Amino acid sequence: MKNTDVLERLAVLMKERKASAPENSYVASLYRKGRNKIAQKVGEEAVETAIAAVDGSHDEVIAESADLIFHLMVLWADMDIRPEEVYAELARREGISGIEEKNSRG
Ligand SMILES: N=c1c2ncn([C@@H]3O[C@H](COP(=O)(O)OP(=O)(O)OP(=O)(O)O)[C@@H](O)[C@H]3O)c2ncn1[C@@H]1O[C@H](COP(=O)(O)O)[C@@H](O)[C@H]1O
Repeated sequence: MKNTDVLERLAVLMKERKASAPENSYVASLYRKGRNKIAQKVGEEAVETAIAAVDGSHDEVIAESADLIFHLMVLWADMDIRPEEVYAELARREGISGIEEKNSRG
């Protein structure tokens, strides 16, 4: 099993947490608090990742990055955005990357 499969498993779990909201679930508690709270957590974790990159260690950046990706995935699920939609946008950009740079060179 690849470690990246964890993203697929998390996406499935986040949908399940929307369908049934167990009292002791952190993900369900975020849905209950609402979109603004989830967005706030994404912002906080992004800032913590940036701070770790400047002041922290390799391991701290890894830990903060995991928090950031996790909370971003909660936000996607809350907005009914499928991870595949984000991956498709990244794939689309593979075809256009470098265009601006080439244009600026004339
Ligand atoms: N990957 C994670 C994960 N990463 C971080 N966290 C939680 O994110 C929270 C972030 O902590 P903070 O200190 O930033 O926030 P806080 O103090 O809890 O609350 P705030 O007041 O800041 O909102 C912690 O409670 C962590 O436990 C996670 N909680 C769950 N998961 C995954 O989600 C799955 C489902 O979790 P439940 O929904 O809880 O069953 C788990 O099995 C894990 O795989």
